[in-house]
Amino acid sequence: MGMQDFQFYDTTLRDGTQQEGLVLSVDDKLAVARCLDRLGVGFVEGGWPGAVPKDTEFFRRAATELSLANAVLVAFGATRRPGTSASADPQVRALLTAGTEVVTLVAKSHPRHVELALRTTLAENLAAIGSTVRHLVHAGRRVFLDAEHFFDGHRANRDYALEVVRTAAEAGAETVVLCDTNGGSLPDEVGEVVADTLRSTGVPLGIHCHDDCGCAVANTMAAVASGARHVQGTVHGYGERCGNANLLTLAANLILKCGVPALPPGRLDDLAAVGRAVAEITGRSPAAGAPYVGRSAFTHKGGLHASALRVDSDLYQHIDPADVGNAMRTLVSDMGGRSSVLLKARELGYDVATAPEAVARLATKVKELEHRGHSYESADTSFELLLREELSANHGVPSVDVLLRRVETRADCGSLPRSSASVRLRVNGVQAEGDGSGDSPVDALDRAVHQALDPWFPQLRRLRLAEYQVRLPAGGSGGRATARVLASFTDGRARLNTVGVDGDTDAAFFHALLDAVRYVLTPVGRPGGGVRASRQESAAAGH
Ligand SMILES: CC(=O)SCCNC(=O)CCNC(=O)[C@H](O)C(C)(C)COP(=O)(O)OP(=O)(O)OC[C@H]1O[C@@H](n2cnc3c(N)ncnc32)[C@H](O)[C@@H]1OP(=O)(O)O
Ligand SMILES: CC(=O)C(=O)O
Repeated sequence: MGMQDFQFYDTTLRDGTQQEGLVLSVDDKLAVARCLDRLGVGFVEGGWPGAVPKDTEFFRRAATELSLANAVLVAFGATRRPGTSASADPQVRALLTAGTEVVTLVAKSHPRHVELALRTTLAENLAAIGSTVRHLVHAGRRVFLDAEHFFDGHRANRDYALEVVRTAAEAGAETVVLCDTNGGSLPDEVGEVVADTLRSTGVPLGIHCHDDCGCAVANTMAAVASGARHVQGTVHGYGERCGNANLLTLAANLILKCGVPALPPGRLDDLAAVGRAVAEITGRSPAAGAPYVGRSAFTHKGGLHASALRVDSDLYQHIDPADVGNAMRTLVSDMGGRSSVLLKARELGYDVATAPEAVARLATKVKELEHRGHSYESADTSFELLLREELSANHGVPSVDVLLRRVETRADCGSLPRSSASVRLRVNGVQAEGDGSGDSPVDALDRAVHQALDPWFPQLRRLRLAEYQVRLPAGGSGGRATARVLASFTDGRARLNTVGVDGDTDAAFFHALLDAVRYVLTPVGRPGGGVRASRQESAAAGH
């Protein structure tokens, strides 16, 4: 099958924005359209001009501001209202004013919907479909017809559903897109209905699925297997209710698993980056476990997985992550063993092949610490300190003795609480004291540590707390109450992710902070144990 035989169609800017909480400005929509074009998507549905003022403006601005190399812009709208003519219907006129090469019309294909929602007769619905399509084609537009509720309609009244498809095609619609509007169908049924419709009408068919049964992608794949040659979806599966078929998943499935040219050659390795770019614009991150593009899509935690991956990455991965612009990661945790430690060390830039005893000791130590409430899978920096300590007695990680840590929070009547902290620390033989105050104990401790240490260790001035999370695991070994703080710092070049565990949040944060301090003070380029040359480069790659 060639590119010309297949239509890959995005409706993020229309159906995607029907998702609860997803609101895009016109500038956002223009930016998403550019991302989709960069990926090589064939058709980009921009919205419903004439119904949504923002979409009317989108098409007006797109005409001068959007220069698309691959994608054809599509305006979406409904068939003319019953009892009018297409030329007199203001919304149909707005579709022409949008000035796009392609128009997609939504039309009812289920008798119950025609009668109850459209409040007209079955014959008038067919007449509206025929006359609206003809009007647009006569005006020089390519027309796709979205047959709403098609699968439910086919079940309720097959003859009528098929008549809708024939009417649209006879009027000049290029493709009729069968919609599982309520998302209630399953793959077997979708496959059968698409095959039946194709056999009975001979009309080029498309597919548009919603995810209410969690089957939108599977239903779309079933439709393609039955002969659909036009596929609609949205980035990250954004869309009404439970969302639409995920366009990114579909692109990878179609190209890598079915040999269907959904995108031009060489574009698929931009998939993850485009997914991230669109998520930046929408402000809605995909799930970590999103297929192909999620942060965890090629991330391995189980020790036995890591052990096999050391031999051959195919053993626990269905594709090479690079094919979709993603990367393999390993997590260290109490569910890992020596292989997890070894792979993570390699990921951080350390060659530990010659230190099997250190690797084994560290695997055991991680299990023990995690049993006491630590968690290293999101704390690479703390893990790296453990690794360096195990690799060599002369590891260069500075010792930090805490001689005093005091925090107080006061909430005077009518004013916001203020915290103050005092610390006394001995770092590599230097004893230093500092005080700090802030909106929270964490803020106050952070300031106190900087006041104490920055004059002695100027490199610490770059260290900034970016964010932190508090977890209260059920209790460490011995049933003692435990707080775990995962903290993320920046040293101006890379993220430093650390973990601290103690009986209360302030103390746990303090440990996480001191790990970041020790890391920054650790000299780069350690001799012995195969320690890497550039700590910063490797930390940057890991985040
Ligand atoms: C399956 C889908 O996702 S289709 C796309 C859904 N997206 C949207 O609805 C977003 C844009 N929608 C809108 O801005 C508005 O709903 C409008 C402008 C389309 C209509 O607004 P209003 O005229 O105020 O009416 P309302 O929103 O209550 O919708 C009811 C009207 O739409 C008509 N209607 C419902 N479905 C359709 C359809 N598929 N084709 C044409 N008209 C339809 C109803 O018959 C009713 O018309 P009537 O008032 O003349 O009887
Ligand atoms: C057209 C459309 O969005 C649907 O039927 O779901």
